[in-house]
Amino acid sequence: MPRVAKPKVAAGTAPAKKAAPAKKAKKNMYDMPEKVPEGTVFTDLAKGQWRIGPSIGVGGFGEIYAACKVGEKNYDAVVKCEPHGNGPLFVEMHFYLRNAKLDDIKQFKQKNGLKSLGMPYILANGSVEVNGQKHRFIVMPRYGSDISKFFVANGKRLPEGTVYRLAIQMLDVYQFMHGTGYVHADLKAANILLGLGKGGGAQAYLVDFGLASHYTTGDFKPDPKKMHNGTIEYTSRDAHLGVATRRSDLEILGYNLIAWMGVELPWETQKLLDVPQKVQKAKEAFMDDIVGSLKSLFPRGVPAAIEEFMKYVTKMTHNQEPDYDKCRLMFQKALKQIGVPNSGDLDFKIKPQTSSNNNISPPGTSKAAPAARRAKKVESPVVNSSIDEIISASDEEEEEEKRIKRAAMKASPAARRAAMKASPIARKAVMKASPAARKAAIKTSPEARGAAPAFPKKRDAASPTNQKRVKTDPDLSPKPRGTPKASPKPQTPSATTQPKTPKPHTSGASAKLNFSPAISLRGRPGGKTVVNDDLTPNPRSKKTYEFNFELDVSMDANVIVNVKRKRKAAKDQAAATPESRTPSARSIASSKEEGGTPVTRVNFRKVNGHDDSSSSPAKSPRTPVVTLRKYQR
Ligand SMILES: Nc1ncnc2c1ncn2[C@@H]1O[C@H](COP(=O)(O)OP(=O)(O)OP(=O)(O)O)[C@@H](O)[C@H]1O
Repeated sequence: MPRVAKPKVAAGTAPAKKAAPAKKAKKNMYDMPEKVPEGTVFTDLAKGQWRIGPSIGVGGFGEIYAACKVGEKNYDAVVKCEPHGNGPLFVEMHFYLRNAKLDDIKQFKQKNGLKSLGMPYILANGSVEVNGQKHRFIVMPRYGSDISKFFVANGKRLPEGTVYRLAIQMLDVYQFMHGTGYVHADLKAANILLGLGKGGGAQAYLVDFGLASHYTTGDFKPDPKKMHNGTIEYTSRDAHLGVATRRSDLEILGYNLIAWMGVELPWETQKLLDVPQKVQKAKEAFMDDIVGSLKSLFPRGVPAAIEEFMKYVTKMTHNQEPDYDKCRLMFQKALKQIGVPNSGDLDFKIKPQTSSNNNISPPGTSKAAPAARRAKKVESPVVNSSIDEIISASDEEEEEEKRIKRAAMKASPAARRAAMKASPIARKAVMKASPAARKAAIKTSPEARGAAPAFPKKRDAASPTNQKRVKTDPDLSPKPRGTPKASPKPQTPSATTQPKTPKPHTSGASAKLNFSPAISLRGRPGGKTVVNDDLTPNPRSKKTYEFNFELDVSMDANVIVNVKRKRKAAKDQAAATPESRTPSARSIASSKEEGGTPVTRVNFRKVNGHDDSSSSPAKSPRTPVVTLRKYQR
């Protein structure tokens, strides 16, 4: 659980005095624990002895150590140790002692037919003096990696199937925990650890019970002392009001699921995290129009299970017991639909083309993304590509580049710059970069942005482990939501949920977005997949059109993208007019030139080789990993 640590005394200035009692933790301030040297032996209350091993985790609290029972060889336990004055470890310890007994966990598993349950338990606890400061420690089983590491390594997303499996597993833990009268209140990737050992990779464990508290079954009474508790990104609307409820846990899970699917939550996009009240308001608006909000976040199609789950959460009353079976079923259904078994090791590798890595609904489950579904039909099932594959431009691309350059030379300097910026070569340079550099370039360079689709920007690089728990001055808090409603509020359009459409790079010309009615993707012999964009059939004159589409390329596939116009004798008005400076405007212009026939072609070719001869068609099989979707506002 993230907390605010008291500043440590600078090394060398005032060494920790022997026998000085740990200072009482002030509100929101916790003492950092003293470093425990490897080999130290802690004796617990039952006189069990634990040898401290290497540090295995650093959190807001300090460090967590591998530990081994004295006399044994395996470091298969961990010791979490904090100054006595720190409240959260006290809370966590008592929660474990009262509510997470191994027998209870076993019984729950039996009753519910579960092979495993991601509920940790306590092995031992005690007090110890470290550098003269009294510390409390708990000993727990040792688990594996926390899933935030995979989330970050994957560019802030997890495979769709894994998101659903985690949802099911966390609902199991919630059901157990809620059965004891407590809520967790701080679920997030950094607090979910994989199991260790044989079969461990199939089960995720929810840790960090430092914010566990009794949930309310009575009236809804906001508590200024507890307002905004949790991790600000994910904490629930009830938690913003200081009320512990079971629906709150579900809401927190929901925000995490959304984030794990690879999209940024609106309050992150809008950089509101420093002001809990603003986050709270944004969440209220988000949940008040959950369907619209999710549509904005997943322009290519809202994953049906996420929508169903979030809708369910919005309809719950504050003291309602969640229908865990119903919720699990939502995700079990979704798993079936995407053909991911709910067994075996949890998979954290983002694969080429499943709906998972494209944030679209599983086929047949969403009203949205018909183009994506069509696209999926022509994909071949297996793609074996490497992240290191090299991207290069084809001849046509270079030719178009030259032509655009020529046209641009006739235009104004501003138009010239814009045309050059939007040129395929500029884009190619971006594509040639490493995936990370590519992302950075797309984030930062206007030309890349011009070529990029208009959808909410990716998350920034803040590590989930930096996510802070926030407490604020209660006086600033907005009014309580009052007794929760059974039906959603009237929908209020919220600025917080609307993705911003970047303006085209035209000077003074206001672009009107006009989405093509249909985009089809079909395979073609010769190793190419051609996407025909049936662009606005009858373009209106004197209007600027922009067509946005999103090209989804999985992490380990590289492709050539050609936006191609048919050759023609007519002059290149398109590139020479201010309205034609964006790639999309060029595409539209090409439509106009063909008298309304949909002629813009986008060719994708996957580059297979590890050499640079990627423009060879022989090395360009079809590109099943590439999907083209219409961007929807
Ligand atoms: N039982 C465990 N086995 C292995 N690693 C663990 C275990 N418990 C915790 N960790 C590691 O330590 C990190 C911090 O643990 P935890 O969240 O319980 O402590 P915290 O003091 O609340 O930390 P933070 O303030 O960062 O949330 C986890 O993200 C994980 O990497």
